[in-house]
Amino acid sequence: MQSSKRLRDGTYLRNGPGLWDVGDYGFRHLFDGYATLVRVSFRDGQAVGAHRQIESEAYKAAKEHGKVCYREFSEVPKTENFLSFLGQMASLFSGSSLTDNSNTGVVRLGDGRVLCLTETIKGSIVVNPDTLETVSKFEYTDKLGGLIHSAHPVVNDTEFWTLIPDLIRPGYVVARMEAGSNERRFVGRVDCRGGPAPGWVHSFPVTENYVVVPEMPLRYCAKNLLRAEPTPLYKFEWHLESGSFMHVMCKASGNIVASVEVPPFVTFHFINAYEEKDEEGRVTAIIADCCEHNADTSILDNLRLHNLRAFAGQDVLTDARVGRFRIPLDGSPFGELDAALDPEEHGRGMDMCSINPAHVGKEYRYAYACGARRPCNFPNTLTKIDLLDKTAKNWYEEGAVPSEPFFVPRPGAVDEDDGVAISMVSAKDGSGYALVLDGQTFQEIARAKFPYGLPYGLHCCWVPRDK
Ligand SMILES: CC1=C(/C=C/C(C)=C/C=C/C(C)=C/C=C/C=C(C)/C=C/C=O)C(C)(C)CCC1
Ligand SMILES: [Fe+2]
Repeated sequence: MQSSKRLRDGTYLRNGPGLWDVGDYGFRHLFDGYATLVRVSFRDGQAVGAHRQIESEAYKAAKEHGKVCYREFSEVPKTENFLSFLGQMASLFSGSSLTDNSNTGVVRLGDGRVLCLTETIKGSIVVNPDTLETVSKFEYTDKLGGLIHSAHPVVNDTEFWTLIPDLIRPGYVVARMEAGSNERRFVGRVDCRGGPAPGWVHSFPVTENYVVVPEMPLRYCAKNLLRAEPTPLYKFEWHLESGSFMHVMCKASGNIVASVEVPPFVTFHFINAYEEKDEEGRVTAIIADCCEHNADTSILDNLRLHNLRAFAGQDVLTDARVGRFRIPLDGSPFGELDAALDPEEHGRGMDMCSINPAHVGKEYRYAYACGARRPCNFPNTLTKIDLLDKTAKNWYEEGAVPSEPFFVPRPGAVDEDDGVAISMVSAKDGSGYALVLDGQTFQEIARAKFPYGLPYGLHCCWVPRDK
């Protein structure tokens, strides 16, 4: 590894769908792939890499039987006859046919356990960050139930916040889990204002005192869960007429302190949220930022494998921006949603974001994400967003596909952007490398080549060596 600056010792872990073939059958959507975990461990200026499949029940069954056995994002097991179809329906309601393919996120819990996650609660899987071995299922010991949850809990050294959508009585349960525990505790409930089902909550943000619950018009759809063939919006439906809302819950009391109607939006990833205060220090509003797809669900279609393979180099990636919500706490019925900076700054591509973890829930200035250099059919740049100056710095290499730039602060850092952004890049020739960018200048500090190419991946975490 070539490096001019010493990197902090620790392990960068990345999760994501990495295997899209079962026997001679090929999956259709990026999100269907069986989870592949990648690690790059930095020690004394050297980098060592490895990758391994997560041994979910869904993956093991597919390997053993040579076919899809659980319901994935766009795939359902093929039924041979009417009786097995009835069996499938029954298992759907019990949740036993839902996938545990933990292919979305990876987080380090406050007690040091490393957890891989997806949209299903049963898809919470503990892994060993050194060997990448699948250790066990993460069993929640509480009685909160639910089959699905937000794939992105908000985690820090002391706690874990999660959202559990309620498809029967449309709403969301907000729950909190102490570090070191497996027991989520009920904090409060949000009733949906629109319908017929809750909006998809892939992620949500928190501030120091509040949990922000988004309700977007892209809503879960029980009917689509039952279908054998994928629908245009998979397990979801678009209900523009149902309205879009942002709810704010007090962390301490579980009370709803604001529930406002906002312009329609589509987001999978919230970037951060914080409390806006007046001169007397009173909280006047909540600011919540997200990667917003201009209220257009087409990104889901963009990410079908056929489209990713067919349109390389063509300008078909749909536009996205940093969407900034302002949710007033004075009882006003409406909130605002605007672009936080001119989307041209990042080529109108925006997703897969991270920030300095010390700023989660607090005022912040910088976000790291994937943007676009047009023409492209997939986000192809790494971008550092300055929300104060409303500018972006972009890293680009012709033909390369970088994944989420994960920000790791320098120990003892004072400046918010004092640290590095780590990404794994698939190069034009199919090879792959870990890339380390200076968090301030956004210039390359180091790259470590993998001896083989790696699939695209989604979300990351950092496991410091000293912990
Ligand atoms: C929601 C239900 C299910 C599973 C859903 C899954 C596995 C969703 C995965 C979503 C992901 C990985 C979203 C990532 C978004 C990334 C974007 C927009 C990136 C853009 C480009 O940069 C089932 C378990 C199938 C059934 C119950 C419902
Ligand atoms: Fe995600």
